[in-house]
Amino acid sequence: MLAMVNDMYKRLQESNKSLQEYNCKLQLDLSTASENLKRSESKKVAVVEDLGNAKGGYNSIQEQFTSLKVSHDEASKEKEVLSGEVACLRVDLNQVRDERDKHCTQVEVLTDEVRNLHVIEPFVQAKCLSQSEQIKVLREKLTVTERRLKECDLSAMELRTESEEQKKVISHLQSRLSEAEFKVAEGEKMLKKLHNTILDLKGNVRVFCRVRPLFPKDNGSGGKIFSYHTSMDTRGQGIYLLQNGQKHSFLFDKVFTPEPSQEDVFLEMSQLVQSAIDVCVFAYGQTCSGKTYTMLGRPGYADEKGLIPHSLEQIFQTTQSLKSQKWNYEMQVSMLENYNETIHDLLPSQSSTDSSWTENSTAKQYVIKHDASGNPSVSDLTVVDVCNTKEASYFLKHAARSRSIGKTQMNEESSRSHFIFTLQISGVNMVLEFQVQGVLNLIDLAGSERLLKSGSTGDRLKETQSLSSLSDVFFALAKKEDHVPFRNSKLTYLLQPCLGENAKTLMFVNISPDSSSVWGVAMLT
Ligand SMILES: Nc1ncnc2c1ncn2[C@@H]1O[C@H](COP(=O)(O)OP(=O)(O)OP(=O)(O)O)[C@@H](O)[C@H]1O
Repeated sequence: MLAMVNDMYKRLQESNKSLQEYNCKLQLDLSTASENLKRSESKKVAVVEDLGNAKGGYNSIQEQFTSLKVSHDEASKEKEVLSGEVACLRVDLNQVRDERDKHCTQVEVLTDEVRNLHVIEPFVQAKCLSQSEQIKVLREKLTVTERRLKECDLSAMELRTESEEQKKVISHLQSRLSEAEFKVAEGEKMLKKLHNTILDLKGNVRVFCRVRPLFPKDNGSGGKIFSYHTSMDTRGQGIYLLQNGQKHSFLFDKVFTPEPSQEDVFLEMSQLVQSAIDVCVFAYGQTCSGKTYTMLGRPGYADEKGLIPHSLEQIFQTTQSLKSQKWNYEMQVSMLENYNETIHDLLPSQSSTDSSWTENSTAKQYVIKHDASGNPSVSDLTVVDVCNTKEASYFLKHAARSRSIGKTQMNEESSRSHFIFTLQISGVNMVLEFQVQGVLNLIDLAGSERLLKSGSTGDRLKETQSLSSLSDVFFALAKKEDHVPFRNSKLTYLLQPCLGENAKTLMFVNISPDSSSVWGVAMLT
């Protein structure tokens, strides 16, 4: 458009120039014409007309020139505006170029990325494939799990219902169980009462006779020194002693021939152990008649256990089984030896772990005391808590060892001392709010041959004192005398509550079948 305007402008200048040239020519022509006017008046009118026409043409050209000048101004203005727009467009163009550059850079980066993506595409595809398969598997699992969950929900609901029903049944059963437990406990009490009543009917003091087997080493002159009762009334309860051609009859609550086992013998006294009252079991007899065998058994032979280990086993088994009926028992054991009216502790004292018979005997003076209720205790005597047969057996072995050390050190003949094993039992039933207490004394007495030596003095007198005091106590009790001489020996003083009316006493009279022992058996008369 600018070119067009320029072109027009040029053409206008050229027109102006040609007009000026034309005007000069006309002037020439005019002078020629004036000259000619003179020459030709006729041609004057035509020239004037031509001049008028030329003037009209000049005016129209002037008008055209003015309008062209206006157009030129407008075009200039328009050019300025357009120049401004062009400058703006240039700025815009630069911005567009910058952006294009930026985009180009981004495109390059993206191209690189796309190239990289192309490289990893197979791996990604493989991964995607495996993940799709995993997803498929997981979906299948999910479906299975959901199905199972639904089933579980259903069975859980069923179980909940069932468990609620069972809870009701259990609570019903529990109330019935506690009723039953109460009845059982009541029954137990009743049973114990009945049991004690039976024992009462059997008598407070019972005497069993036990004859030991004849051993090859027995050196009597031979011959039978006794025979057993055979009549219906007294069979199993009586023996005849044959002495100097005479036949003396003795009746006991029970006679054990050499055949019955240790177990059989224990069964006969097991009821006493069960009764949980104060009980005294003595083994009486001359030396080598089987007292220790009856009480302790043969060491190391499990099937020849004596009354003490058997009793412990039974007591611990019973207390264990009674736990289900809410009975809780505590046991304490003490063991002592009474030699010449002197007490020796056979258990390790609290301060020493390996005490022996002599240590205790020299260090301590054991005094028997009775509390307000008449329960005896020996000052300084070791009393240990035992929870099971194993613990009790351990202390029993310790006592046996202490006793044998004592015998060696005192150069003691066998059977000169009494061995007293004491088990204190206390039981509580929290449900019945009931408690029981009992003391089980198992005593291996000194040999009864000492009793024969009448008129003894000093130590010998002491040796016989406790055994004769024991027989005095039995006589007084049997005759129901007002005064029972418990205080005459340490043995009877210590065992006083267990020899009284509310206690049970069982005496094993051990007999040796050896004919040389006939004098000892004769003492029974
Ligand atoms: N019923 C029996 N069966 C088998 N052996 C027995 C029986 N009674 C005792 N004996 C054995 O006889 C021997 C003597 O028994 P035991 O030591 O018990 O007699 P004791 O009366 O205690 O003697 P002491 O008073 O001298 O200690 C022991 O070897 C023992 O094992």
